Amino acid sequence: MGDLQCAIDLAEGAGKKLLQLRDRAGELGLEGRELKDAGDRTAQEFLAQSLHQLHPQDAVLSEEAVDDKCRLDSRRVWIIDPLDGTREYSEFRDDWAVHVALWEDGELSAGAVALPGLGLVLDSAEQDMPMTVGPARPWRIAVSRSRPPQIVHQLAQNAEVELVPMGSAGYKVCAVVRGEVDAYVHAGGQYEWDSAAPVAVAQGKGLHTSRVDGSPLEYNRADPYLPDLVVCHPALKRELFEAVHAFA
Ligand SMILES: Nc1ncnc2c1ncn2[C@@H]1O[C@H](COP(=O)(O)O)[C@@H](OP(=O)(O)O)[C@H]1O
Ligand SMILES: [Mg+2]
Repeated sequence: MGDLQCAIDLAEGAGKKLLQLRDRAGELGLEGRELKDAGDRTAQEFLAQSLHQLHPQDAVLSEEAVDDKCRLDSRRVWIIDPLDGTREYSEFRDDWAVHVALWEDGELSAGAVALPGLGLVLDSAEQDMPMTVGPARPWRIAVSRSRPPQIVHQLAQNAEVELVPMGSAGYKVCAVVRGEVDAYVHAGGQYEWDSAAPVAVAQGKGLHTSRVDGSPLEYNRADPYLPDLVVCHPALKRELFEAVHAFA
């Protein structure tokens, strides 16, 4: 099985397990924190076991496992977030995701984001987005429901922008890919597992992906803290960055 198909199958498989668990939450007496923890654990176990079976030589960086720094000497590292949008999962909403990405020799080489609440899996296979000109105003910008960064509030006050709050970094990046929103802007905190697979998917579709200062997003660094990102259609990039930096 190729790496991309592996990422797709694993993200989809973990998503199914998470849906099954949530369907049984009442009978198991799980809610709130317990449901979040059970979801994180269930998806982590499935992904860790599957990767160990399929790719025993590869390193793994996961939100839900101890960070084994051996990954820094590995040419291939799976960067996974077993349940992104844990809060929304526990609230029985649809905006949560499973992230599976492969980092290889300095680049994201494959990635899949499962959106089990929507019955979708998006992957990093190359495919051009149809839009060739920038979107009409107001721009629709996806932002965190629970921790929207200051810069997007400033943007919304000063430019023609509609903020669209959603949970999960993966869900928000996929909302750009799916054309539901025009951009996703985040700052103030995140880790490599929150964005690796979504960014691989966005890059495959030809979208712009970068840090808020315009520099490239880099993965498998010693410190996996990667606090900000912008994902948008390339036609929006220049104007969006001008607006963000005018108020940053
Ligand atoms: N300021 C911050 N610091 C650390 N992590 C953050 C953060 N803001 C968002 N995140 C993480 O990014 C993911 C998407 O967040 P949000 O839904 O608010 O957009 C969540 O991942 P998890 O659900 O995997 O923990 C959340 O923990
Ligand atoms: Mg996450």
